[in-house]
Amino acid sequence: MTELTRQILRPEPLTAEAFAPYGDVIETGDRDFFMINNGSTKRFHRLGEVILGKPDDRAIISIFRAQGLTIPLRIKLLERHPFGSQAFIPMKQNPFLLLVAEPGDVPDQTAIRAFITDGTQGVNYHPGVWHHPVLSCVAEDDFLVVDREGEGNNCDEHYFADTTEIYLEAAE
Ligand SMILES: NC(=O)N[C@@H](O)C(=O)O
Ligand code: NI
Repeated sequence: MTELTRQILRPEPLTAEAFAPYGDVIETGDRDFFMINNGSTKRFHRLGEVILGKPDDRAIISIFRAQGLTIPLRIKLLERHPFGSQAFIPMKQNPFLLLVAEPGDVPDQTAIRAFITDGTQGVNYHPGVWHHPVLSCVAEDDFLVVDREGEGNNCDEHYFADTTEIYLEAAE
């Protein structure tokens, strides 16, 4: 008889340090900058890099208009992009939720972490990082997405067994 497992995930506030195993946090916060444009503009330089896996790959810019989720949310899958990074930048300053697991053949379901952004933060997933498709906290939200276009399948999905119940709940 296969054992049923039940796991509750609660998001923690997103920080660059905590997110380091999964990618970059795109934020100004306490980050370094230098002045450009004759002293009229602060440049928060290279907060993340677009990582491309194959010689003819292209970095492209898209907008994702995501429908909101209902909490608690049953997590059925995580995905990864082996050949490139993927960045999500909020366009309407709403917090959004992240579910990530470190690269590996399959996600370690005992080590999935949940984060919530502060509305100003974006993220740049590194190649191979397992993550849930974008999770909007409001009815509809827009994200500027910078990711890779090129040859080959760049989206692996891992579906959890029906006997594995993983739920994303609200923060405590
Ligand atoms: N499939 C797609 O373009 N979106 C996902 O990769 C996602 O992370 O939302
Ligand atoms: Ni993705």
